[in-house]
Amino acid sequence: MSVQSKLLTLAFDPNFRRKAKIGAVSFGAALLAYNVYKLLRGKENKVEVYKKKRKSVFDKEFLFRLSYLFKIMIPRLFCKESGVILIHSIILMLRTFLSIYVAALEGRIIKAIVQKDISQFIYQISKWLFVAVPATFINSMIRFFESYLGLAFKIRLTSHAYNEYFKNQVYYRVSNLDSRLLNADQCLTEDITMFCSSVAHLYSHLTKPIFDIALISITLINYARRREAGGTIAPPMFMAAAVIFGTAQILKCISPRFGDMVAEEANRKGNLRYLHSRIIANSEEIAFYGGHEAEKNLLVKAFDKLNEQTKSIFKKRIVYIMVEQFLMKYLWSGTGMTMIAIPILFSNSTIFDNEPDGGVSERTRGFATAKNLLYSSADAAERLMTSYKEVTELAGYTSRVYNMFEVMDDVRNGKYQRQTVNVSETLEIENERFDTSYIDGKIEISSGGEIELIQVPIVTPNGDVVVKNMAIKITPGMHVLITGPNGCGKSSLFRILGGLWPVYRGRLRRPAKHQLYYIPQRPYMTLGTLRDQIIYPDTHHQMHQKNITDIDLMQILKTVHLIHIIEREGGWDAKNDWMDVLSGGEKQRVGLARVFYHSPQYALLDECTSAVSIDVEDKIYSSMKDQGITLLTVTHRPTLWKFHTHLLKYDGEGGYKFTPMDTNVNQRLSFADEKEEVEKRLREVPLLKQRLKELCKALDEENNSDSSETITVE
Ligand SMILES: Nc1ncnc2c1ncn2[C@@H]1O[C@H](COP(=O)(O)OP(=O)(O)OP(=O)(O)O)[C@@H](O)[C@H]1O
Repeated sequence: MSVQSKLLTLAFDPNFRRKAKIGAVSFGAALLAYNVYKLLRGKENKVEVYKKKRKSVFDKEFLFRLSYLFKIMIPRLFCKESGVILIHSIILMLRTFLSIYVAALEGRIIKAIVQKDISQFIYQISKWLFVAVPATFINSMIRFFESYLGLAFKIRLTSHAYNEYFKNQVYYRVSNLDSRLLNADQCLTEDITMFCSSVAHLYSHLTKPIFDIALISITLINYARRREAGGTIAPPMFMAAAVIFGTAQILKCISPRFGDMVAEEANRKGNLRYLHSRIIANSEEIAFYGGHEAEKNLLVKAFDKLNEQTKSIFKKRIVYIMVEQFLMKYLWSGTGMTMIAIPILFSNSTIFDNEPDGGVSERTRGFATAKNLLYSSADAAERLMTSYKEVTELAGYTSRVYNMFEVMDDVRNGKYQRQTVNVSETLEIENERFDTSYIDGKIEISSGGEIELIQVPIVTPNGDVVVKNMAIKITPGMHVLITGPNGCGKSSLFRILGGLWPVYRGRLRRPAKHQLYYIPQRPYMTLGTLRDQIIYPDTHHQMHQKNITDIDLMQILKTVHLIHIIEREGGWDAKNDWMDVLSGGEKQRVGLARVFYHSPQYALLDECTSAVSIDVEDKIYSSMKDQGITLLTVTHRPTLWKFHTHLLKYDGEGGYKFTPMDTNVNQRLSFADEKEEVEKRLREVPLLKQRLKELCKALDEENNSDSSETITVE
C-alpha cells in the first residue's frame, strides 16, 4: 500500500480520528499551559522588578499632588463645587436604590410567569415600565452632573492658572529663563481639560460602584436572613471576597504604567502643537526661504513620535484587557452562579414548602432577584477594577498639571532650572560660567528717578556672563547711546532694567516700572482696534481715565508721521491683523507713538527705528527730548549720536566704557560726516571724467585734465 493510500485509510478511520482529536486537544492544552507558565514566570520577574523599581499608583507623591489640585478646585467646604458633588452623590445613591428595586421587581415578574398568574404579571410589568421614567431621568442627570462637575473644576483650575501665568511676568520666564515647561499652552488648555474630566469621571465611576456594592450586599444578606438561609451566607461571601481580591492583585501586577505613558503622550501632543504654531507664526519667512520640506519633515517626525506612543499604549492594553475580561466576565460569572446556588441548595429552610407549588415559584423569584443583584454588584466591582487603569492615567495628568503649577511658582519666586550645554565640549572660546541657581542681587526703587547699577553682572539665562560687573549711574536728562558688537549684552541691559532677567548679584536702583517704556527691535501689535495699538497695553477705559482723547492720539500720530493711517484703515475703531497690515516702518512708528502716549521718564529704544527714514527719525527723537523723556538708545546709526549726552560702549569681551559724549565725540561725528561726504564725491569722479571726455569729443577739443587721473578712489 502506498503512503498516500495508508494516510487516506487512517484519515477515514473513526478510531484514529478520535485519538488524533484527543492528541490535538492535548497538544493545544499543553501549548497554552506552557504559554501561561511563561507569561506568569515573566510576570513574576516583572513583579519583582516592579516591587523594587516602581512605586504604587497611590503613592504619597500622587496623593499629595492630587490634594494640592483639589484645594484649588474646591477652595472651601461651602462652595459651588461641593454643592455639585453633594447633588451628584445623592443622584448616584438614588440610582443604586432604583437598581435594587428593579431587581426585586424582576423577581416578582418571573414568579408571576412561573405561577401563570396573568393579572399579577400585568400589574408587575406596568410597575416595571413606570419605574423606567425616573430611571432614565436619573441616568441622564448622572451624565449631566459628571460633565458639569468637570467643567466647574476646569473653570477653577484654569482661572487659577491664568492668574499665576500672568503674575510677575511668569509667561516670559517659563519660556525664556526656565526649560522645565516646554509647552505651556498645552498644559494650560488640553492637560487641564483632560485632568478635570478624568477627575469628574472617576468620581462617579468610583462612587456609584461603592454605593452599589455596599447597598446590594446589605440587601442580599437581608434576603438570605428572611429566607432562613443565614447559615449559608458565609461561604459565598468568602468566595466573592477571595475572587475579587485575587483579580485585583493579578490586574495590579500586569498593569503597565499607563500614567507615565499618558503623560508622555500629552508631552508629544504638545510638541506637535508647538511646531504647528511656529509655522503659523513664521509662515512668511518659511515661504520666502522655501522651507516647506524642512518644516514638513519636522512635523512628520513629531507626528510619528506621537503615533508611536499612542500605538504602544494600544498594544500594552491588549494583554491587560484580555486578562481583565477573562477574570471579570468568566471567572466572576461562574463564581456568582455558585454563590447564588449555595444558599438555595444547602439551606434547610421549610418556610415555602406549604405553598401550592411546593415553593418552586418563590425559589425561582429568590434566584432571579439574587442573580440580578449579584450581577449588578459584580458589574460595580468590575467598574471599580477597571477604574485602576483610569486612576493610573489620572496620575499622568495630575503630574503634568501639578508640574505646571510648581514651575510657575518657582519662576515667580526667581527659582529657575535650565538645561545648559556643557561649554567645554561645545565652545572653544573661554567663557565665564555663572551659577544661576541662586539670586543674590537687590532691586530698589530710586527716589530721584535715577537708574543705578552697582556691581551688577549681565548674565544670560544659560549662565553665560556677557558683562562681568556693571557700575553705572544714569540720571534724568542723561541721554545714553549704547553701542557695541552683536551679542555683547546691549538688549540684555534693558531686560535687567525691565525686570525680565534677574539681578544675580549687586544692586539695581531704578524708578517704578511704569517710568521705563521699552520699544523692542521687533515691533509687537496686539489684537484689537487701531486705537488699542497706540495705547497698548492700556484699555480704552484707562485712556479715558487718563483724560486722553482721540484728538490727542491724532496729535501723537502727526508727530510720528502716521496720521494718514487713520483714514486708510477706517478710523480708530477699525479692527485688523495689525502685524500683517502695517509695514515694517509703520509698525516701528506705532511703537514710538506709544512712547508719546505713555510719556515715561525713560524710553528704552532698542534699534526701534531701523526701518524709519532718517529725517522722520530726527523729528521723532527731537520731539521725545522736548517732552522731557530721557533716551537710552541702542543703535548702530551714527545719525542718532547727536541726540545723546553719554555713551555706553561695550567691548564685546565682558567690559564696557561709560563716558560723556564730549566735544571730542561730537568732533568725531562731524569728521565722520565729512569723510562720508568726501567719499561720496570721490565715487562720482570716474563718471565726471567720462562725461568730460564725451564733452571734449563733441567740442573737438583736446582733453587737458589729465591731472585728475592722479586721483584714486578706494
Ligand atoms: N532668552 C535667552 N536665553 C539665553 N541666552 C540669551 C537669551 N537672550 C539673549 N541671550 C544671549 O545673551 C547674549 C546677549 O544678547 P543681547 O540680546 O543682549 O545682545 P545685543 O548686544 O543686544 O545684540 P544685537 O546687537 O545683535 O541685538 C547673547 O549671547 C544671546 O545669545
